[in-house]
Amino acid sequence: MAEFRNQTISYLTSKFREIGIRPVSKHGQNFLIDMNLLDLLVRSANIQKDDVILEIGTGTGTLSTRMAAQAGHLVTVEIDPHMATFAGEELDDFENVTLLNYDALRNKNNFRPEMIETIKEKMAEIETDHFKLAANLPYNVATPIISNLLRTDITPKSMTVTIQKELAERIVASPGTKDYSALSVWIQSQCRCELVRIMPPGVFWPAPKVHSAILQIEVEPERRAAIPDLEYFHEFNRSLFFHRRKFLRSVLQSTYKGKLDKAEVDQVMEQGGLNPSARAENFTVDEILAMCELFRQRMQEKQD
Ligand SMILES: C[S@@+](CC[C@H](N)C(=O)[O-])C[C@H]1O[C@@H](n2cnc3c(N)ncnc32)[C@H](O)[C@@H]1O
Repeated sequence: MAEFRNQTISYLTSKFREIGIRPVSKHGQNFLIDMNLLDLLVRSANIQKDDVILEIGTGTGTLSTRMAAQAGHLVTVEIDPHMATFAGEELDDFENVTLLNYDALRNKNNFRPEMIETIKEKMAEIETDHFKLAANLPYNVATPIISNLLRTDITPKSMTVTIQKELAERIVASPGTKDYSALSVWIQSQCRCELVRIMPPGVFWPAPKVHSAILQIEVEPERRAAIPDLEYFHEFNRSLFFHRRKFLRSVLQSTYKGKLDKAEVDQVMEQGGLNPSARAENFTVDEILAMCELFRQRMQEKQD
């Protein structure tokens, strides 16, 4: 097996001192210093030679080198120019790495288009349709990254990520629990999720205030394909949980305000056998998918 540089506190502090920089907390710069956990993340991602891997948050490049050694191609994105220079030196010897130095997100709802284009180009170059996200994500943008990747036209096979424990728990939450949210439903409607490992703050430098987790998200293509209109479902689901304590009838009335009158909303609810005084958080993922489909079809009938 190839020898890789270990990322220890003394290595990081001396390197940062040499360059004259400090970890920037607004960019979520907490570096994984437990190499066993870094290897667990790589193993969980099950990286193959026909995979294009997207890493958001190159940092020092420690995780990147390990992934590049196994991948067909690694596209790694880093917002901080100091970090990109640092990582660039580490990754210089790899011909299958594209290091991009910019913000991976154009805004909260969209990725930077050039990044998506680069991934598509690399997939075409190595003639594969296998694309995976594997990263120790910057915590402040982990939700839009995971959620939006399921809204692009390059569906990932899987997403293997280190994120805040709280976020991981929200993603895997079951109906009726306080963590069950639009995000849980959106991800679970098309993916199988597994909490691989909970990690204490001390496995990072500098240590964050919270616990973290490695989450493995496997996209299930048949389930994804069974959703007739992903964007419609995304918006419906978000609107359903927007006032999560409100009764379903009132939530649906405000969702369809100006599009369906109250009697029409009641009709669709009756058709689906939906209890008007239930709350979004009581419905399973499949029930929410079915509910969305009833309303989508009703809207389509109205437009025809
Ligand atoms: C948690 S660190 C991970 C570093 C490294 N991969 C590791 O495992 O130790 C997150 C990295 O993401 C970078 N970053 C933060 N926001 C970003 C964004 N919007 N786009 C790209 N990189 C970002 C930070 O500068 C930081 O280097």
